[in-house]
Amino acid sequence: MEDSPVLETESLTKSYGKSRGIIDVNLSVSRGEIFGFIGPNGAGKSTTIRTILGLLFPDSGHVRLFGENALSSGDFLRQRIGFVPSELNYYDGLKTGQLLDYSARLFKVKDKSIITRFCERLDLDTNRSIKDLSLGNRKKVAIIQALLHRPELLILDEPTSGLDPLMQSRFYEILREEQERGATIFFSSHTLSEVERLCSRVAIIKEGKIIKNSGMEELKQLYLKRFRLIFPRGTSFSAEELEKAAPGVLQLSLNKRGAEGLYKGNVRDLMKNLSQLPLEDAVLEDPGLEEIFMHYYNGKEDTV
Ligand SMILES: Nc1ncnc2c1ncn2[C@@H]1O[C@H](COP(=O)(O)OP(=O)(O)OP(=O)(O)O)[C@@H](O)[C@H]1O
Repeated sequence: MEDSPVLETESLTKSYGKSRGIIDVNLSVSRGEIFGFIGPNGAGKSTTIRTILGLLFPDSGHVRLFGENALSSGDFLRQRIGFVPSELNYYDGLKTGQLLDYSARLFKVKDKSIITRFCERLDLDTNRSIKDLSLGNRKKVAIIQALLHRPELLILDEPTSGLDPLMQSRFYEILREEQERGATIFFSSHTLSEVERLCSRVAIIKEGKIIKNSGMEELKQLYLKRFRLIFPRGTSFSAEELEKAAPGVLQLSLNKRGAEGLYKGNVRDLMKNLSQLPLEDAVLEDPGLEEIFMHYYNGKEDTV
């Protein structure tokens, strides 16, 4: 079982009465990887996560955690998982330190100095009352709660929303350390730059369905290139001419001295086609995750 994925879903489907939740979601997260789960509001990230954790019961499909059927394995799995929910609801009558102490007891954490260490790193005051905490500070409490028992798997639903840039970067540092200690991390995010920086694999969800599921490098290199063309002085090309000369060009925009856009297809074909044009210069580069994401969202692509 050691080599089986730590987290796996198969055709996971969950609807809310007549409204769509998620449809046929297949995910596979290997031991030790940081896996990013992205999609806009309402795409189905939280529904997927809550179904994986057994907080929602699926209409159909399977969830395996550590190779076990999660839907019937129950509580003992929870000791091995740390979870940060997107919505935070706390009993407001406690102080931060008391709540973290309670969580540590619940998860049978022996060395409670870990609470102080994480609170110092994330700059969280343990004497403040939960009800007085800002959204960002509440998020820190949830992050520390998820980390206290050193879980093998961290499932984080938009963990950085509400954190300021300094705290976000401390949090990324912590995630990398968790990965080094052997933890597997699955997290949803709207912040594409953080997914790009941290994750080795990424899945994109759109309207309840996974539309892309691949390695980050593969996603960035194989399918799309960003290009910039400089025309010689006094020369210009129309969009139609360029599209005809280089089939596969997308999102073309023309400016005074040249053109730019995305290209989908074989890069060698693009270079061959461009070399037929009297260009002054041409630059090809890998697009950022944001562009890839926008391409999949704005375009008609709906396959993995
Ligand atoms: N309790 C609910 N009752 C009815 N519909 C729901 C419920 N929760 C979610 N949905 C619907 O399911 C779909 C997926 O929602 P979900 O919260 O999983 O998306 P999300 O990707 O997490 O969005 P966000 O980024 O805004 O958190 C949406 O169409 C949403 O309206």
